[in-house]
Amino acid sequence: MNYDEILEKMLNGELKPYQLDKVFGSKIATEIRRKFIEKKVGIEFKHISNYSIDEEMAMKKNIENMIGAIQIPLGFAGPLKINGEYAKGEFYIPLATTEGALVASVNRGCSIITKCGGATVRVIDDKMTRAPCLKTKTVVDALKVRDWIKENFERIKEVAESTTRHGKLIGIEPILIVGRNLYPRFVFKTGDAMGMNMVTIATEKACNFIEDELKKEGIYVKTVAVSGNACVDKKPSGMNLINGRGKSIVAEVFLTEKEVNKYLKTTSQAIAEVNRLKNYIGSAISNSMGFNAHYANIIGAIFLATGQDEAHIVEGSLGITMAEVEDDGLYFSVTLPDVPIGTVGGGTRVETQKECLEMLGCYGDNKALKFAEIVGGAVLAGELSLLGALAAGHLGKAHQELGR
Ligand SMILES: CC(C)(COP(=O)([O-])OP(=O)([O-])OC[C@H]1O[C@@H](n2cnc3c(N)ncnc32)[C@H](O)[C@@H]1OP(=O)([O-])[O-])[C@@H](O)C(=O)NCCC(=O)NCCSC(=O)C[C@@](C)(O)CC(=O)[O-]
Ligand SMILES: NC(=O)C1=CN([C@@H]2O[C@H](COP(=O)(O)OP(=O)(O)OC[C@H]3O[C@@H](n4cnc5c(N)ncnc54)[C@H](OP(=O)(O)O)[C@@H]3O)[C@@H](O)[C@H]2O)C=CC1
Repeated sequence: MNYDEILEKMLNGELKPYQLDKVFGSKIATEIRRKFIEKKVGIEFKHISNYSIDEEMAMKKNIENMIGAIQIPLGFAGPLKINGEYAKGEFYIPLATTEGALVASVNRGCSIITKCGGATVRVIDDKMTRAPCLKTKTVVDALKVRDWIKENFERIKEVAESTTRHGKLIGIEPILIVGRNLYPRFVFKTGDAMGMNMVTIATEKACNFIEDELKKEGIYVKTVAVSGNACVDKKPSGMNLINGRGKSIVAEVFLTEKEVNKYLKTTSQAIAEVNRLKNYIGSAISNSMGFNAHYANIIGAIFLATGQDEAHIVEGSLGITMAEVEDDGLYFSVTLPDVPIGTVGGGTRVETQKECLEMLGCYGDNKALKFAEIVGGAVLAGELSLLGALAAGHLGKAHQELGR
């Protein structure tokens, strides 16, 4: 069969686009699918077809129905000095974005923080969660199941951990009850992986075990869904803001008043006021869960560059910025309770994303906590720069010059 015959079969529905890989291999299958879409929409894809990533590898674990790749401009900010527990020294931060002025802003933050002694960063918590929805017949049964789960934690742990070498079940809490349904939140350590596949597979096995064991005791329990939304994965959530998810990170810096005046062209007082009236009051009156200016900007640009799951940007957007006037200057910090990231697995293995992790010395085993500290430092840099620009009245001007 030549390309035209294959395309003909696809166009008349005899051959499905996702069936091509088994026959032709993913490189050729990708090309044929692209031609199929080109025919369908009447456009030639000169750019989507231009890339270096390996189709075979991508099609195994990262994408289905591949037709090519998109390109996002990649810039860098830095050096950024980080005084972390795991990240120590100066780092160049890869940022993938199409928003003019963003890289300049993070770069300015990095430059200021580095001149002022560096960012102190700590990972204050580290876990990944999955909360299924379990249905019983009555609230009385739901309470029995809750007690059973608590009493049999060690047995459930053994079953869950049988599916993974790195995943460790460290708790099941809270166990929420609504009517006759339970939402036990399974909490795992996931090593250097972000962990969502890992914890989903482990939780599914644990749920089957709970169902089977309770059946022996005459109690009906059914897993309605392995994700019951109390995890909370890929949605903005008060639960995650309070209890944390992924890496919970704090980054802070002290600036003297002279440094604030010189580098940010404003005062500590003005930055603290913007932070209070914008990030706290403005967020409160709009019922926002992001008591910050733009964590999502920096999280998004780093996530895209380094192969994190882009849907988790919504979680990384949560958090609280502090700006407090000190005797001689400014205490400035960012607290990010919910940053799901990994340095193995998921999109980290895609060639361009892997290179960006390597730029940070963060690809592979034993690197996730170091990477988390660098992410925290970069968010601190972006947030400091934007609040400074707002306090100085420079935001419109910056975007006029760099973004239009
Ligand atoms: C634009 C600046 C940085 C100018 O800031 P400046 O202080 O006038 O610039 P400067 O020429 O004096 O240079 C200062 C530093 O900025 C950096 N810098 C300066 N220019 C460049 C450039 N072209 N490329 C790379 N880096 C640049 C560079 O680091 C330089 O220091 P050095 O390294 O030379 O010692 C500043 O005005 C700024 O940061 N503005 C804020 C822009 C910003 O943060 N935008 C974020 C997106 S806004 C948004 O999406 C969210 C929003 C706002 O809606 C959220 C909300 O509701 O708040
Ligand atoms: N399934 C779901 O519901 C969801 C899936 N996702 C997707 O899940 C993917 C991420 O899942 P995730 O589980 O992180 O990744 P992967 O599914 O890619 O699994 C990570 C793998 O790395 C192995 N591994 C090797 N070295 C290490 C190490 N040092 N630390 C931890 N694991 C190691 C693990 O083995 P072992 O398990 O044996 O330890 C595991 O097989 C992303 O593609 C994301 O988009 C996102 C949200 C929900």
